[in-house]
Amino acid sequence: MSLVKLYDTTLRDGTQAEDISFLVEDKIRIAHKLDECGIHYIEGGWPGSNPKDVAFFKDIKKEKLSQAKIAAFGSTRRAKITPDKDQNLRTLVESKADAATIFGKTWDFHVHEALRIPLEENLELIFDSLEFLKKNMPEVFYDAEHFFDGYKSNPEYAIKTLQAAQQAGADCIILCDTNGGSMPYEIAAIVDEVKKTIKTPLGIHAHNDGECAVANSIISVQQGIVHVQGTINGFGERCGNANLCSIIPALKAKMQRDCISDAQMKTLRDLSRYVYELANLAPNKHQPYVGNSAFAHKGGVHVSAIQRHPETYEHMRPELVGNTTRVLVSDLSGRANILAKATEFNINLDSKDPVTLEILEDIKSMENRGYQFEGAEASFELLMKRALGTHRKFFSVIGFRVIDEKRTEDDQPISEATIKVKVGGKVEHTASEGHGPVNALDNALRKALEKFYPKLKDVKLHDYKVRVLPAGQGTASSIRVLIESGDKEGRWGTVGVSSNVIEASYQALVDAIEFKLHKDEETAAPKK
Ligand SMILES: CC(=O)SCCNC(=O)CCNC(=O)[C@H](O)C(C)(C)COP(=O)(O)OP(=O)(O)OC[C@H]1O[C@@H](n2cnc3c(N)ncnc32)[C@H](O)[C@@H]1OP(=O)(O)O
Ligand SMILES: CC(=O)C(=O)O
Repeated sequence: MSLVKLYDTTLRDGTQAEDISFLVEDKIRIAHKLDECGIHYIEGGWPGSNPKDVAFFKDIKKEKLSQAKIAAFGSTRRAKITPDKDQNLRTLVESKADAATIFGKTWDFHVHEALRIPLEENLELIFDSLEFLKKNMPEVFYDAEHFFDGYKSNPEYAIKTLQAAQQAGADCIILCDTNGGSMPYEIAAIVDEVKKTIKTPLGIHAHNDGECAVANSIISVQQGIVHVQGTINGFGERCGNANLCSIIPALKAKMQRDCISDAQMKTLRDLSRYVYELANLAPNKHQPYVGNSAFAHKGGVHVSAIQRHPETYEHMRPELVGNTTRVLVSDLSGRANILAKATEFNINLDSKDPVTLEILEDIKSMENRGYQFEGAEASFELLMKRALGTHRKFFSVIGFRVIDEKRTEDDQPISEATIKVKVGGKVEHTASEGHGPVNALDNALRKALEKFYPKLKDVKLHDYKVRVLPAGQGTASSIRVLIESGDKEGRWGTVGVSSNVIEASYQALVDAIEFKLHKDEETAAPKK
């Protein structure tokens, strides 16, 4: 298995994505994670661009990485000045990074339009910028920007630009699909042609505008490319860069190519989520390999088959990338979904047990009324417990009232909730204000119950979603509320449905609290 070197540009091209920005501290933390995952090169930023990127290269020097090399990014020199006078090239050297990567123009159209210099002069820019860096940096990479578009427009000139980089001694020449519109068959044919004249090791840097960045990277490796650039989760300019979270398992599990270790690949899902977290974005649950839904089975036929053999509906073992098989419960479920879910919750069910059919009937009828359990596994577990008679009622709500009062036209409304609960024969009556009626009700319910169950203080509400169910009744429509709650140990989802948004929210809130109380009691119970 020959080695494919992985070059991550999440901290540079990833931050060129709309909505993505990292503090220097975030970049350092991500660099550590990439290093632990075995990524060979980490492009930290463009030090000639902004002080934050200069600070990154200064700070990362103080950190101990186990194996990754840090690369600093920039462009070929500006026209009319020598490389040693070019501020951008000087900052690359001053960054003291392990490698420098510069991009240069390969497409004649770009030389004419963006640089506005003669074609010959661009070849000089490439040659002497790389020659200068080779004298001053341990390793030098050349990103041939727009290479594939350039080759399609003027193959002779595009190859001449690579020859200039080769003559200057670049350690690797990276063919870039900068506009991201090339197709895999074009990439394969062009890489084949390049290999006839260029002997320097080749790399690929693909963008995803035609949704082919991963495919284009993979086909390039198939054609002999040994260095792959990409980003975690495919973050990047416009539609993003090639997604390393998909490329790595494809290389290792499908092409038997060496890049990171098996143990490191098991951290891929964690790495993906870590980067989402620091980017302050919700993970894409449908992301191949590492997303929550990547190995989630919903159709009854699928669930039944994967239980007999997972490969019937899984293209690889999810554990290889740190993911897990999940079974979803919905009105497309059969008995197999219910049994699989019961096993997940350590509940013993038999496919012939009438309770299994009862749960199935309940789910189908509830889904008909608008309930959905895919994001509400805690509500589903409580439903099973109720059917089995193992549900414990920790409290009952005697009643509640929610008031929204707008005192003047210009004032924000004030929301207040009062609630009466009964716990073990004791009645508690509390009131609370909130940012809106649901928050007021949530506050009042917790305030009443925390006295009896202090651990409820740990529960946080992470997400609250309201969906109007499509019955065409306008403001009288039914509403589904999905809540995600969490404590220090984990997160759980609950659901409520009603034509009254407060009632739907109340159902989901009560389930969230009941689930927490059940969970804590089960954790505390001695193991049999
Ligand atoms: C394909 C890629 O993703 S490349 C990376 C793109 N990333 C970024 O642009 C993010 C960081 N960029 C920046 O902070 C700024 O653009 C800077 C600091 C690098 C440059 O800023 P400015 O000097 O104001 O230039 P500006 O942003 O307008 O870019 C255009 C200039 O770059 C020059 N340029 C573009 N590509 C190259 C190149 N490969 N080699 C040399 N010069 C280049 C253009 O000729 C133009 O120069 P001119 O203004 O003298 O005519
Ligand atoms: C170098 C680079 O980021 C590109 O060509 O897309």
